[in-house]
Amino acid sequence: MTGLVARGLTLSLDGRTVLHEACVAVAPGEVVGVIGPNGAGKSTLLRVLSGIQPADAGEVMLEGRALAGMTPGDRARRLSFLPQEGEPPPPMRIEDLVALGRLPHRAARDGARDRAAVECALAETGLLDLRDRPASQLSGGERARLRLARALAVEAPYLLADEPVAALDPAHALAVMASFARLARAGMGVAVVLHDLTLAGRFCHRLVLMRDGRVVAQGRPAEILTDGAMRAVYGVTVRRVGDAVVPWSLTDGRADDERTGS
Ligand SMILES: Nc1ncnc2c1ncn2[C@@H]1O[C@H](COP(=O)(O)OP(=O)(O)OP(=O)(O)O)[C@@H](O)[C@H]1O
Repeated sequence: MTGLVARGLTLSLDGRTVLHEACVAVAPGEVVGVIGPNGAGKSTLLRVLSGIQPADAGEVMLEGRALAGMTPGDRARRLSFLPQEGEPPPPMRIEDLVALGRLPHRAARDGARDRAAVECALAETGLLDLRDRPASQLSGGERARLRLARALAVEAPYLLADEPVAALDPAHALAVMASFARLARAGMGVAVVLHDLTLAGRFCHRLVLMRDGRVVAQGRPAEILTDGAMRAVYGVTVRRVGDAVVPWSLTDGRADDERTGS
């Protein structure tokens, strides 16, 4: 079977069940958005899909092979994982840090391909002009783009990105989401955790909606980003502005606009 396919993922941490029989799939050529409230289990799901965190039950298959049976190197070449948080970067040049994304390919070293992959990753994340700067001097959003660039430099056929745009300004957030859409058109499978429902609705082919460790719905954005589902899962009402879905107020009224009373 093609794609990244997970069935029945269940995991307890510290005596609490944080994933309950989660089933998800990411096909080549699609961007799958993983959404849901804080603590819903999105990061945990991505960690299990990446193979970093073993599940207590269930399986993850990558193009028909059990992820658990792959060597770490094999996995790293096929699946690039961008965790939600990273260590503060060392005082190395940005370009050199991005080049570390090529480490999984070191056995089949190809200097030209490595340089092209790094160049492409720097371009996709808007870091070309900053390539010679020490990474330790970067702002929060620039660091987030650096971490994404390193994940993209792997050129794995699947990318799992946990909140890659949370720290980005609107222009860079749009650029990163457009990159994901472009990479998917070129055949990559992308799973991306997002809190921005507008970006999720606009750039994802499918959405996986989580709550309390469960996948409560999955489907096309128009099927998932409904007022009823957003009320039930997030406790917010939404408004549609053109094609965009915008969280508007808390269902209990606490976020009514104090300037206008609406
Ligand atoms: N090591 C751990 N031990 C115990 N509980 C944990 C551990 N790691 C995560 N959890 C719990 O698992 C649940 C899911 O956490 P997770 O980080 O996957 O949520 P999330 O949906 O990514 O949230 P957020 O949107 O806040 O990033 C949370 O209730 C969290 O407190």
